[in-house]
Amino acid sequence: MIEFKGVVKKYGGFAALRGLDMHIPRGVTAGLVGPNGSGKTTTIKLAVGLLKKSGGEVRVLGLDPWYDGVELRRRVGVLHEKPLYPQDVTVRRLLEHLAGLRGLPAQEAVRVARLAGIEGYMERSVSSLSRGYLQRLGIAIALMGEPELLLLDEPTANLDPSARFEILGMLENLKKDLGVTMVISSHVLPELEKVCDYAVVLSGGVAVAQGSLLELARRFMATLELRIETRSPRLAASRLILSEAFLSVEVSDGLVVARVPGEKLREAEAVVEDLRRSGLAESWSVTSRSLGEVYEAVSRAG
Ligand SMILES: Nc1ncnc2c1ncn2[C@@H]1O[C@H](COP(=O)(O)OP(=O)(O)OP(=O)(O)O)[C@@H](O)[C@H]1O
Repeated sequence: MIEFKGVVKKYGGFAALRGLDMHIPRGVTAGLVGPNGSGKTTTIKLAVGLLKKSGGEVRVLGLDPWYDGVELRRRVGVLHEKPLYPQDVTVRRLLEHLAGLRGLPAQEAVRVARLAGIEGYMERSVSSLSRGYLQRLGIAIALMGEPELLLLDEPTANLDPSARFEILGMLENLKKDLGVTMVISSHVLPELEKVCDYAVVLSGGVAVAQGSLLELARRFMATLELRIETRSPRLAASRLILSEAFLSVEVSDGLVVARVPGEKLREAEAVVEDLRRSGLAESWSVTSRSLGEVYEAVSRAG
C-alpha cells in the first residue's frame, strides 16, 4: 500500500529523510513511531504529495503522490498534525461543504460524523469544540469518500488522557468496522499498542525496524505472550511452570497466559505443543501487544 525506496527529503541543506525504505502492506494498522524530529510528519506529507521528495522512490496505492496527487487524495484520508479549520461555522456546515467540494452528497457529512462520534455536535460551531472533538472532526473529514488508506499524524497529540483513550477506542472501532489500512504516527508509544499490529520505527530520517509486531518482537527478542485455550487451565499452567522457557504463567479468564522472551519462543512452543498433543491444551496463539517493548528493544539494538 505504501512503498518508500531510498527516499531522501532535504529542507535546504538539511536532510530530514536520509534514504528511507518503508513498506506498509494493505490491511494493517501501522504505527509510525519515533522521537520528535525523526521524520514522521515529513513521511506523511510525502505520502500524500504535499512535499516533493529530493531523491528515491515513493509509491502509494501504486501511484506517485507528487504527480498523481489529485487521484491519490481522493483515495487517501489524512489527518494533519496541526489542522486549521474555519471557526465560525457549524460542524454540519463544514462537513457538508467539504462533501460538496468532493462531489459527495450531504448525507456523507452525517455518515462520517457518526463514524467519528461527533453526530451529536453537528449544530455546534467549530470554535466551541474541545481539542478531542476537533481531532474527531479531523478524522471525520479524513473518512470522507471512503478512503482505502488513512494517514493520521499524531491524532492524540496534546489531548488529556481521557480524550486520548476515547480517540484510540474510536480508531480501534474504525479498524474493526471499516477494515481500512491505517498509518498512525506518534511519539507516545504504549498507547498505540491497543490499535496497531504493524510498526515502522523511524530514527534520524531512516527506518531502523519495521514489520508486524510479532515479527519485530521475535527479531528484537522482546517479550511475547502465548495464550493457551484449555479445559483445565490450572493443570496446564502447573505443567508450564516446570519449563524454564517461561517468564510468567497466569490463568486469566479461563485461558493460560504465558510470557516468553523472544529468544525462547521455539522452546516454549515445543512445550505447549506437547501439552496439546497430550490433550491438555486445545489451541494456542502467540501475540505481542507491546509496541512500547518492541520500540525499546529496537532502540537498544540500534
Ligand atoms: N519546513 C522545514 N524546514 C526545515 N526543517 C524542517 C522543516 N520541517 C521539518 N524540518 C526538520 O526535519 C526534521 C524532521 O521533521 P518532522 O516534522 O518530519 O519530524 P517528526 O518526527 O514528525 O517530529 P514531531 O514528532 O516533532 O512532529 C526535524 O529535524 C525538523 O526540524
